[in-house]
Amino acid sequence: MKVIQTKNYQDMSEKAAQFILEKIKSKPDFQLGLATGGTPVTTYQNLIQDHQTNQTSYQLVTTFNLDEYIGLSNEDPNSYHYYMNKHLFSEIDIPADQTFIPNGLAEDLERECIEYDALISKYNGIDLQILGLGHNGHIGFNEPGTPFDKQTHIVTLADSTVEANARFFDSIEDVPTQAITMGIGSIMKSKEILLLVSGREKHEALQKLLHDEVNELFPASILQRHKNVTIIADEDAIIGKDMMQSKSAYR
Ligand SMILES: O=P(O)(O)OC[C@H]1O[C@](O)(CO)[C@@H](O)[C@@H]1O
Repeated sequence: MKVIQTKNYQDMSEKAAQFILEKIKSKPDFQLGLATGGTPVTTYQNLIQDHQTNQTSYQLVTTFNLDEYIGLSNEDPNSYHYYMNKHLFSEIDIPADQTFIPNGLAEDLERECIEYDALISKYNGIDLQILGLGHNGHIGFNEPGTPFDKQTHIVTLADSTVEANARFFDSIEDVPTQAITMGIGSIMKSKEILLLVSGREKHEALQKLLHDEVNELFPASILQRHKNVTIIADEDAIIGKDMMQSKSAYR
């Protein structure tokens, strides 16, 4: 795994956007895996800024999101459909029918999972998957204990994840307790992975990812076994300095 240390969250976001842009420029029909959460928001802002300044085109790019809550409509401000439209899709020239996110309102959710994996395969897999890191080591919504060979599936969120994500909702009771997520098996099939980590509060998780033995109780540890992972992390996350992180909330 290659680790790139940046000064701060802003710098991490700029470097991440540059990293993604280089890939898209070298392969315009790029299959890009996207993440949500607070971490990639400014990376997406940088992509938008580049699109406005340099007219980088997304006409041939296809995107696949990692996950979606079960039970939220696409118009719900806390759904990941809404998040992606707000933070990226509405501001670049990507055709709507080339952006894929699991449907958390599907009548048959099991079938939705199978079809999501089939769709990714139909597009010959993901060229670059962007990931954030949960405090408990989750990637996507793969909580501790998830078998590494799982493909896209339905999960019940860990209490700690519900608590961590409650900051985006009016109250913790409003946070859905279930989601559809690409599994570790699906994520590991990506040709390349870019993990973004920011803030003192992620220091312990990043240390475990880098140094613990690979184990299902810390899902992100599996990344040690992927052949092409780049981690862009800020100083706070790498060194674990005792200071407040300066990460922007996404709404
Ligand atoms: O970037 P954040 O908000 O710290 O979240 C980390 C991870 O947790 C999730 O938000 C899920 O809880 C992922 O989507 C994200 O990658």
